[in-house]
Amino acid sequence: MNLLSVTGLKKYHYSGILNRKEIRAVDGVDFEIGKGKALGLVGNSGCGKTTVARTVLRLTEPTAGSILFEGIDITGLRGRSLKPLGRQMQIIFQNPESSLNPRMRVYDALLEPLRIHKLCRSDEEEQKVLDLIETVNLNEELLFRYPHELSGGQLQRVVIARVLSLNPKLIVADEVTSMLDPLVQSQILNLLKDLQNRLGISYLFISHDMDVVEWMCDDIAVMDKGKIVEWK
Ligand SMILES: Nc1ncnc2c1ncn2[C@@H]1O[C@H](COP(=O)(O)OP(=O)(O)OP(=O)(O)O)[C@@H](O)[C@H]1O
Repeated sequence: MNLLSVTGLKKYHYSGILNRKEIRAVDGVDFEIGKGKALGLVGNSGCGKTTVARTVLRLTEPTAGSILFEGIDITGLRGRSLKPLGRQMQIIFQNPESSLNPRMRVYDALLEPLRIHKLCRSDEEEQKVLDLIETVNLNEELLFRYPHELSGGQLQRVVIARVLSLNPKLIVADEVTSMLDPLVQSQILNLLKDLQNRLGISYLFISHDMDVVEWMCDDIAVMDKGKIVEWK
């Protein structure tokens, strides 16, 4: 069974009051992601990549189509019934700073999801935070720094560690390396690949950069004007 199966996915937006204009951000998209596999989504700006991601994560309502996660139809889930799913599907964005509270030290940023989701006993918290920071290959002395005291690559690793604390099955990576310089970019990609191999995490990997997607992904879907126009 696939981890994620998306069929006939559409997301239309409407603008204007008198002349109601229809924007077909996603216009009939089908794809599957197997367990531990990475699907790349590429295409020009505005072709609908982020809308696919947001719809799959149920951050926005699809206009039509179905989304199956581990064989369960999640298209119609609302409110509280989406909660357990929220942990299993996580998203990482281009700008790691936007995902971190500037007034929270790294240690507390890693502790927060563990506490919110009651993922470990209080006497296990410290060890769990140390394990997380080690998993993303960061030195534990960074735990007591604030986000503005870290580099872009270090910040992205902290965001990845925070996401990993929830044991996700699927990570949506939206342009995660596009703000980093090439060396740091390859280090982050290596880390994500390593997590895929070690933990069996699946990725929906969105990028403008074909080289990155080719290196990272098992399958690549090319989007144009809301549709998948080519598979690689
Ligand atoms: N909330 C919205 N209301 C109206 N139109 C929207 C909305 N969100 C996205 N769109 C439009 O839908 C289309 C697809 O946008 P989307 O952000 O998914 O593209 P993208 O491929 O991710 O682009 P980029 O690579 O620039 O991030 C664009 O034309 C965009 O303007």
